[in-house]
Amino acid sequence: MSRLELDSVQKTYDGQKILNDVYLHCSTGEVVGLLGRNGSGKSTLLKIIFGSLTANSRFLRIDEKVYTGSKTIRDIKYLPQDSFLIKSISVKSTIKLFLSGEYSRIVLELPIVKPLLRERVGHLSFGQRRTLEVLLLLFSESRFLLLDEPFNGLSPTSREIISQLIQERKEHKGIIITDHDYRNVISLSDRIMLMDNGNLRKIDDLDGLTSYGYLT
Ligand SMILES: Nc1ncnc2c1ncn2[C@@H]1O[C@H](COP(=O)(O)OP(=O)(O)OP(=O)(O)O)[C@@H](O)[C@H]1O
Repeated sequence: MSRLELDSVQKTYDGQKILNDVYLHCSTGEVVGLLGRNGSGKSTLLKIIFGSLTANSRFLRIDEKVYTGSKTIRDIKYLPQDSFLIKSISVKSTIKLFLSGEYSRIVLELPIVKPLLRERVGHLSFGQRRTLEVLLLLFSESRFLLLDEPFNGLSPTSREIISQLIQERKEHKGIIITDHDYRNVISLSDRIMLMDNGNLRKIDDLDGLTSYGYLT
C-alpha cells in the first residue's frame, strides 16, 4: 500500500485566502470524495497536489519521499475540467499514445470505446470525450489520481460504467474525486471530505453536509 499525504496547504488569490492550512491523505485502495460549494477551492486544491499550481505553502509526501516546490510528479495524474486531448487524432491513436501495451489493449476492447475507435477526438460528443479522458487516467500507471468532475456530461449508462471501473481500479490506486453529482461521489467514496471556508472537514453522514450548509 502507498500513501499520499498533504499538509499545510495555503493558497491566497488577490489577498483572499482560498485554502487555509489544508491536510489530506489518500492511500492506494481507497477513494476519497471531495465535496464543496462552487468556488470553495476544490480544483485549486487538486491543482496544487498535482503541481500545476503553486501554493503559498505545501508539504507533500508519498510514502517516505517528500516533494517540495510545485513540480508535477509522475505518480500523480490529474483530470482537469477542460479537455487535455489532441482533437485531430483518432480515439485509437489517442489510447495508444497515452497507455502502455496491456492497458492500451484493455481499453481498446471496452464495449463503451470500441464503436468510437476510428472517430477523431474532435468529433466526439462532450460526454464521449469525457469518458475517454477518465478511462485514460484510470488505466494509467500512476498510483494516485485526482479526478475533477469526471461525471460531467456523462449519461446514466456511462456514469455506471465509469463508477464500476473506478471501484475496480482503486485496488491499485488512491483516487481523490470531486463532482457535483454528490450522491454518486458518496456512493463511490470510502471517505468524504468537505471544503468549507478554506478548511477540509471530515463528513460522516448527510447531516454533516447539511450542518456545513452544503445541502439544505
Ligand atoms: N487564477 C485565479 N485568479 C484569481 N482567483 C481565482 C483563480 N482561480 C480560481 N480563483 C478563485 O478561487 C476560488 C476557488 O476556485 P476553484 O476553481 O478552486 O473552486 P471549485 O471549488 O473548484 O469550484 P467549482 O465547484 O465551481 O468548480 C474561487 O473563488 C475562484 O474565483
